[in-house]
Amino acid sequence: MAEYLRLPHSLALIRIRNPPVNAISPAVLYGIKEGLQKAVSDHTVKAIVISGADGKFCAGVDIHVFSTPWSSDTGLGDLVDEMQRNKKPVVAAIEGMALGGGLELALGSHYRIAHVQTETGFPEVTLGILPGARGTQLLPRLIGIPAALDLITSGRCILAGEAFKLGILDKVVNSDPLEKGIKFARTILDQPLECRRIMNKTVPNVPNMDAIFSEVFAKVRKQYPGYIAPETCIRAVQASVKHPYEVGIKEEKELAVYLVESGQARALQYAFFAERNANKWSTPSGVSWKTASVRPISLVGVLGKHVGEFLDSPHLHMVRAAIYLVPSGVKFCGKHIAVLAPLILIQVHELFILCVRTGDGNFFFFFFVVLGPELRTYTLSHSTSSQLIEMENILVPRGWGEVVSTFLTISNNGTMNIHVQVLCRHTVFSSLRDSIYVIYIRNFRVSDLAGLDVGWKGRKGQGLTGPALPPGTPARKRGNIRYCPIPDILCESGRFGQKTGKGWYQYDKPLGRIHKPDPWLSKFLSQYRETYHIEPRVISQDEILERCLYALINEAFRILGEGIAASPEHIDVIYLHGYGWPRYRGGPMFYASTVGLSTILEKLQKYYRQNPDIPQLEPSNYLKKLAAHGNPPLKEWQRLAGTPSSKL
Ligand SMILES: CCCCCCC[C@H](O)CC(=O)SCCNC(=O)CCNC(=O)[C@H](O)C(C)(C)COP(=O)([O-])OP(=O)([O-])OC[C@H]1O[C@@H](n2cnc3c(N)ncnc32)[C@H](O)[C@@H]1OP(=O)([O-])[O-]
Repeated sequence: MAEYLRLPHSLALIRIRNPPVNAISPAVLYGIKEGLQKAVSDHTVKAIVISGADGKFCAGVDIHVFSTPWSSDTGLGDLVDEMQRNKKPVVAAIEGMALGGGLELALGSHYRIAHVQTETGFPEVTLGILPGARGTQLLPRLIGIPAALDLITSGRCILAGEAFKLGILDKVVNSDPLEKGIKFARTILDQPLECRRIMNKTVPNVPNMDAIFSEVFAKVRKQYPGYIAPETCIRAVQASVKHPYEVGIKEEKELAVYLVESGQARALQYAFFAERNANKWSTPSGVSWKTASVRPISLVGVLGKHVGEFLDSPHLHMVRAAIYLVPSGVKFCGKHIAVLAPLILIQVHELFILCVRTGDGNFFFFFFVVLGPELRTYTLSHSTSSQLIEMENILVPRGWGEVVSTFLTISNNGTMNIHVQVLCRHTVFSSLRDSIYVIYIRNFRVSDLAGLDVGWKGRKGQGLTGPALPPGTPARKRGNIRYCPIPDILCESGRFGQKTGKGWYQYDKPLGRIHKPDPWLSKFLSQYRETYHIEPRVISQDEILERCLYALINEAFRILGEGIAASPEHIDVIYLHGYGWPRYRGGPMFYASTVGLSTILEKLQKYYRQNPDIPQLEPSNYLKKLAAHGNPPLKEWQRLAGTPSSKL
């Protein structure tokens, strides 16, 4: 939907209208094209203004269409060219946002006027695709290769001021951009347009062009390992340098089709919508993210190993800023809400816990991870303050904050059980190192960071180890269940993790942060195998991955089946933000849907037959119910398997 309005002073207005964000659907595209044709054929129209309704220019192509056949030939690129070639000037009056395809429409216009608060950018890379409607060919011609590469490969959105400085916008205004755009259009009715057509420009030449591309390739490989879109974006931009426009746009299209059809694009677009769905939580009792009430903060405390040092650092100011904002912005609600603690263990520098008491005497615990110069804030339980501090909210029942440790335990058990059987510990890690499985390696580092003695104390309390263990209990069995005593043995040897300078890894010093594999552990494992007559064997990479991963997926199905998680999307968002699950794999539930539920079920049945003392491998009833339907789409799971009584 795009409206066409004839304005006084020989002008026509095309206004995009597709709430909530004026995304480009087939109907919108058709409407713009039709408006353009009307304006062209009306000889009384001398200039055209294009804008968006309700203060939003356009957030790009409707992401839903990438799962439809329309995506391979949207026609948006042709429209952008048609606008550029138009004999009547087109002025884009931009407000709110011009993102992705929205920015491409703006680049197709001959002039761009935007409100100072407008955000522009090409976020396509974050959706696993590229600006495939001429964006990769026009932006470098307009602002040069280095700046275009930066925006296109990062997906970074920038405010109008920066876009103006880069040369993307012609004018930035403080008042209504539509009014200004109309006024401006009246002044350029007879101006020549040739120099305003970006397609006619050549890409500004810079010395060392090859070196610039090599550097950016190296940078994105390091920054986004495993992701295919950033490198493909660079290739598309390279085409703007290597080829004339007509050839460049063909290469852009080929690369765009390759990405649109990739599994990574599907996963990343799924993650985009999953996050938005998960944030709109509600409970069966009727409490929801919209109706939750605000609670004032009465007390703030910080707990952590280096809190003394930390208090002087700039991070604390960020913490304070967040906390001080809480009373006016945050919504806490009732007894139900918990946000799960994400742990992202790449270059973790510090962990600490912040405790907040609200005016009504409730406590909320925030779990902070400091990543180099960045501060990330995560909540362990009982709050929705994430809205304030840009976290994801996941609704889980009270007391379910331990989901973090449940998932961690399952991941660790899976890896440890395999660990002891393989000849070389390196095999496990090199198998797990690939993409998704890196989370398993992180689990060991998380345990070292948190302190192995924490879990040890818990196990002693449960009578699984220590003095309360009944005499004669076999070392590797607790009842009928296989037990791995290795973490207990590490603690008995004083290996508590990072704090003692050794745990699963060895560190440069006690409390040190530089870790490396410890030969002690390999030696220990071979002695352990000898002691317990464990025959080392070659375990295939597939088996390692399947046993680790499918046990975890199985647990996620159990949680769904017990009504603990509201939907598969909620579980995936927990994994994306809580465990560093690679976004381009969508999360464990999405991943399961791509592998096929019956495949997962069959593999679990096989591994459970071989290891009947590992309960995590026993397929959950919910998975069995779903697999009986073949491989239904994830959106259908809860309808097909029945909605369990909610624990939320
Ligand atoms: C041969 C191949 C050719 C390829 C051609 C490629 C062409 C082009 O380059 C590709 C694109 O444009 S790709 C696109 C590039 N553009 C992007 O990547 C922009 C993605 N969007 C954003 O970054 C943010 O949503 C905004 C900053 C727009 C608003 O943020 P905010 O104020 O915090 O609000 P919010 O909560 O986030 O969203 C509100 C509602 O809007 C919904 N929705 C939003 N965008 C949508 C879209 N494009 N679509 C559909 N829906 C979209 C969102 O789901 C939500 O719906 P709900 O039902 O209420 O839950």
